[in-house]
Amino acid sequence: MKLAVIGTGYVGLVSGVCFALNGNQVICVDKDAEKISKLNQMESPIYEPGIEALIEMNTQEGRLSFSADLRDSVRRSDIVILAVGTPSLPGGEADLRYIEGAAAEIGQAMEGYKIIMTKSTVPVGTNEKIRQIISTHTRHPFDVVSAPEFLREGSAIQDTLHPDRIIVGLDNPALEPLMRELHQGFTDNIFVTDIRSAEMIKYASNAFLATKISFINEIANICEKVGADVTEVAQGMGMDRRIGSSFLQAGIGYGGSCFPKDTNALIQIAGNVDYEFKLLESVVEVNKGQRFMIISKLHESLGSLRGAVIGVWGLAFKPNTDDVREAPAREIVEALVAEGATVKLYDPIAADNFRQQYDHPQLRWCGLPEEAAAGSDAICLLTDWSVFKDIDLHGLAESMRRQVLIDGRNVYSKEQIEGTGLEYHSVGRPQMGGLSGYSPSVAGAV
Ligand SMILES: NC(=O)C1=CN([C@@H]2O[C@H](COP(=O)(O)OP(=O)(O)OC[C@H]3O[C@@H](n4cnc5c(N)ncnc54)[C@H](O)[C@@H]3O)[C@@H](O)[C@H]2O)C=CC1
Ligand SMILES: O=C(O)[C@H]1O[C@H](OP(=O)(O)OP(=O)(O)OC[C@H]2O[C@@H](n3ccc(=O)[nH]c3=O)[C@H](O)[C@@H]2O)[C@H](O)[C@@H](O)[C@@H]1O
Repeated sequence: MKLAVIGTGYVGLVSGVCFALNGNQVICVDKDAEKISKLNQMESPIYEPGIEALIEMNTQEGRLSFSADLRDSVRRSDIVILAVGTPSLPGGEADLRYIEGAAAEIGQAMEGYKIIMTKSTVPVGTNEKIRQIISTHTRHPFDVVSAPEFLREGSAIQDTLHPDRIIVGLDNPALEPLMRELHQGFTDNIFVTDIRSAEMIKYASNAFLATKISFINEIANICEKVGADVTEVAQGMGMDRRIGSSFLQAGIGYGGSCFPKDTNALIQIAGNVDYEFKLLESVVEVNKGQRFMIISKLHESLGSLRGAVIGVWGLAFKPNTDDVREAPAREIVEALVAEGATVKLYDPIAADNFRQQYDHPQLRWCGLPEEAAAGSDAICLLTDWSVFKDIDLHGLAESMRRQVLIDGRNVYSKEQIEGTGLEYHSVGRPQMGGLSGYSPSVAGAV
């Protein structure tokens, strides 16, 4: 099939590459000419493990090309996939300006029948709006399909090639065989539904995953006070198939370009129909507070942070990405600066992106994790990059001014900490090496 994918962010580029890999003829389109020029030189504008090799292979084999010309790309395609951004407006609602702009351009470009398939995350009713916009610009027939995307950054290719399910929302049943054929080879688990339900499935899924994270973070906070270990609790809970073991990793809370945006948008979607989504409001609230647990733990160990030197390991919102959008690290670093600390920062990939968004004379940029630790009063681990797991913690303690390690992602085991001389705080686990986070007086009162 001939496809034009509009937008070369994570979703557009990864799905374009994977559809090409599946034997389709794909043009990835972006209005950002710099991105297209990079792509034409086989350079990816996003950091995603494995993407550049696939771009090169598919391009060389003639199935994939890149263009800044939406009109021409639409005309040469049967299916047009919308994968443009839907960022948050200040009030939390989804900003649909890119969707609306692209829909108008598609309508103007059409010279015959097209299927318009929306992969962007859009509020319920948006595909109907897309239909209206396109029909004001063309008399040619077209169909609209909602096919929300569920990939995760960092494992986007695997997620696309082997998804748990594919959701297809349509109102023309005649399209079902074609949609099954298009996704053939990814999975047979294709759930066909109406367009509004498909749009809601995407928001409900992200909101549910965010709820699991805030839930386990609250359990972690209670575990600390009663002397339980949240990693054991999560493992035990996850053995129940009704609960499932994923998304129960306690830490400093969720970030990224999607969970914060989509939870806020769903609260707004509910609000627009006079429904207060109290549960999701709490999920967001818990998440906002969870990152500051790092600062509280620093105060417990060091007292005032004025004049302190704090090493920060990890700035990306999660490992294997250079994305710092809504990364919890941002507010943590800002709080450290506001309290008068000097902050030594290290991230294997995301430091440049972070620095472009936030820099300050109290920040020191480091090329190695050991450099960020040397002379520090404490290290705060904020992203669970695998490089941190293998660090020699014995050598590290010796290089520090005070030996405090705050592990915001529960990366280290008791065995790794024992004998290092580090005072180790993690999230929702009994403290190891140094003071105990478990207070018998509180436990006794339970
Ligand atoms: N980032 C992720 O991991 C996931 C994102 N999503 C959703 O997918 C959508 C896209 O997200 P990202 O890929 O992160 O987007 P992004 O914001 O990184 O990239 C969107 C691209 O679309 C281009 N664009 C905008 N209007 C255009 C137009 N009229 N013509 C041509 N190009 C145009 C922009 O220049 C930009 O390069 C959002 O709705 C997001 O919520 C869904 C699942 C995963
Ligand atoms: O709509 C989207 O854009 C995507 O949002 C998330 O994907 P992503 O944001 O790439 O990353 P996740 O792996 O879900 O992690 C999100 C955040 O939650 C945090 N997290 C995740 C899991 C966990 O157990 N605990 C936890 O704190 C991560 O550190 C990260 O900050 C969803 O997992 C995807 O299915 C969805 O397509």
